[in-house]
Amino acid sequence: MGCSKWRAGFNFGHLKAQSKLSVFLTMIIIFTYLFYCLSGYCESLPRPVYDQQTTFINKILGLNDGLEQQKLDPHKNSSPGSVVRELPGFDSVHSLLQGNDHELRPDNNISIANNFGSKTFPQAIIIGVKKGGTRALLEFLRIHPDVRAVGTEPHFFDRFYDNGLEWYRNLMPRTLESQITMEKTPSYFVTKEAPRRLFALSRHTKLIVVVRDPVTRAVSDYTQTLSKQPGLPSFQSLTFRNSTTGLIDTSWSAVRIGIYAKHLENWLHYFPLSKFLFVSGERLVTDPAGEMGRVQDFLGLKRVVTDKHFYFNQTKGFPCLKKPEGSSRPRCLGKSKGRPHPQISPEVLLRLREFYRPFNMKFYQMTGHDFGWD
Ligand SMILES: Nc1ncnc2c1ncn2[C@@H]1O[C@H](COP(=O)(O)OS(=O)(=O)O)[C@@H](OP(=O)(O)O)[C@H]1O
Repeated sequence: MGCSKWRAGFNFGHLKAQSKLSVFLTMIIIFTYLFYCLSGYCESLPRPVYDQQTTFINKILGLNDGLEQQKLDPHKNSSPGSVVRELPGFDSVHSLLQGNDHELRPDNNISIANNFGSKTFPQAIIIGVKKGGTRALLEFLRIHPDVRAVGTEPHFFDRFYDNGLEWYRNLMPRTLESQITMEKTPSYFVTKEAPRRLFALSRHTKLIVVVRDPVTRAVSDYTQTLSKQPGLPSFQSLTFRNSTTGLIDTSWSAVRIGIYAKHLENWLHYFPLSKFLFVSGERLVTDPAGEMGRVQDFLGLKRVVTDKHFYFNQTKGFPCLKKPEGSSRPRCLGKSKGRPHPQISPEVLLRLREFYRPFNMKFYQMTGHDFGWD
């Protein structure tokens, strides 16, 4: 009897310990779940792979702005860059740091803390032109607290249209009501289907075109291709269809892109001129604050980005961003922006200038703005 009493007491104690343990374990599970939710892992919408990847890398490195700084100036090899090298997915992050921004890559504009707001289609897009200064404009705009932009070129309205609208929207950073979403893909301006496709999505999108003297633009375009294909034929041989007659080869994209009037005509079938802002690529270099003032007005933003933000970097030969608060270094664009051009014979440049003149005049007339290229 005494023995069974003792056994019952023992079983009861055992049961009590078991239930305490299970309460304890349940609490651990609940706290872990809550912790993960608060860290943003419980979002119902799956985030794009590059977003998760960047978040992961940034979390490990404790980076956010640091990565941005490196992307803007890949010459500066600070130590976090060498840590990135050892992480999975380094290749894609590294190519972003090289300043070559033509493909879809991780977007370092997406803050790790930003689980607020929602992903919306862009209200404004920098649609062109290639080598016009589109990266500089986007990076300058990204300083504005009311602008959030995809750092990479989504190429939705030209290459990836079949991926569907949800794919496109998911690439966007989250924005609050007061903020605008932006992206830049310079090839949209010369893509025949782009205006029709964008119009089908929204006729209210504001369109920014950074234009640059088409002759310098063509040389800049050629320089970029040459940097990837060192065996490329000379600029001169690609420019002329027939060198004796001096007939220009308009099928060469470096030449064709500069016929701005023709591309604009295509866009004007869908969007009125009031939806466009034409930014001078030249003035973006000589007077970035002035050009940024026009852009901010056009976007309905407070003029936050001013001359206080810029300084002229003598070594680079271009304006750079002054160091942001809390950061140790000023920011210049990467080495693929503002690189030296090869010497081209003055006769070839003159012939090209003559070729573009009537198209430029037409473009000035259409936009009501003389860009002074002639
Ligand atoms: N602040 C600043 N820093 C560096 N570079 C600047 C800047 N502002 C404008 N630019 C000019 O931008 C040219 C590259 O244009 P994009 O960014 O539109 O090129 S791309 O189409 O995205 O490849 C690039 O062309 P290149 O000089 O031929 O390299 C620059 O002239």
